[in-house]
Amino acid sequence: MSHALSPQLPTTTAQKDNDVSEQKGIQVATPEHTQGTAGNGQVLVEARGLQKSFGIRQILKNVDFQMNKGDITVIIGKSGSGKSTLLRALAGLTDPDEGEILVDGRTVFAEQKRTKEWTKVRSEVGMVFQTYTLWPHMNVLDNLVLAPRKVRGAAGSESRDRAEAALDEVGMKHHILSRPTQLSGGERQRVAIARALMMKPKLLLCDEITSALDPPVAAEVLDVLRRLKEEDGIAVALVTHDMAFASKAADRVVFFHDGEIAVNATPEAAFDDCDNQDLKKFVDAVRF
Ligand SMILES: Nc1ncnc2c1ncn2[C@@H]1O[C@H](COP(=O)(O)OP(=O)(O)OP(=O)(O)O)[C@@H](O)[C@H]1O
Repeated sequence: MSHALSPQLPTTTAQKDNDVSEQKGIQVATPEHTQGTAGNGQVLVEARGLQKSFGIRQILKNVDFQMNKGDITVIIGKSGSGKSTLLRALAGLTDPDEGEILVDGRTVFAEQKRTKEWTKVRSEVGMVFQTYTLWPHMNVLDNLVLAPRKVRGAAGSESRDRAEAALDEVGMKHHILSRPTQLSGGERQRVAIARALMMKPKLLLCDEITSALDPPVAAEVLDVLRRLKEEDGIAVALVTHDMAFASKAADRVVFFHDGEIAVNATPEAAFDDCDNQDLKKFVDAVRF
């Protein structure tokens, strides 16, 4: 898939942006576009009216977000715009101040707290970070089985079988006894993805996981994510600053601007055919 990444479109008002976007099939994120759709077999994650402040700074102002089952949703936006904060809220690592989060139609956050449903759903949500967060003194197998055995009390043989299966999914089974220090960046990232697969997630949240990788290695990681989506139906939310990677990876592109989601569209609509002036300026600024 290739996109021009250089839309040359005239300035329009915000209202006109919305009208034209709707004609072009671009979903501008408004409550009307996000409500009442969870649980219909399509939407996996739905967030409504998320707000989050750190001190006096409001980072998430009124975020309405949704992503579909089996989609790779790429989240873009200026540095500091709140992309990671959104992922962390979805992963249960940060609690919003206001708003609701639903996963697979189940309310996991509401009225300023995690619900009972979250305890059932949390294992379906995996997160992978740019820095891999693997223990350097442990081999790959021990890194993978650590949480299932120590935190969840999984049996040794069961967690080893699961680790082998997860490593197989990312093409890293032959490195099961290697230490992270013996692996390349791309291999470490694949191990980090395998670790997230240990709990058989439906949703994988990936925060700048290819930022430290060169384009061919980033492409290998993307192949892994595509396979997971196609073979296992896993939905992936991917934060990245790399627009070329974003346009290759995305089924949907979500653009964060000023604490809100300004655009939620197909990559074609977002990159080649979008009238949203903030997105256009952002893409032009990061294009090289
Ligand atoms: N735990 C925290 N305490 C205080 N401020 C925080 C905390 N987490 C995030 N922030 C601030 O919130 C803002 C948004 O951070 P966030 O990491 O979500 O942005 P981002 O869009 O992912 O940025 P980048 O692309 O640079 O990673 C930043 O200014 C950051 O310093």
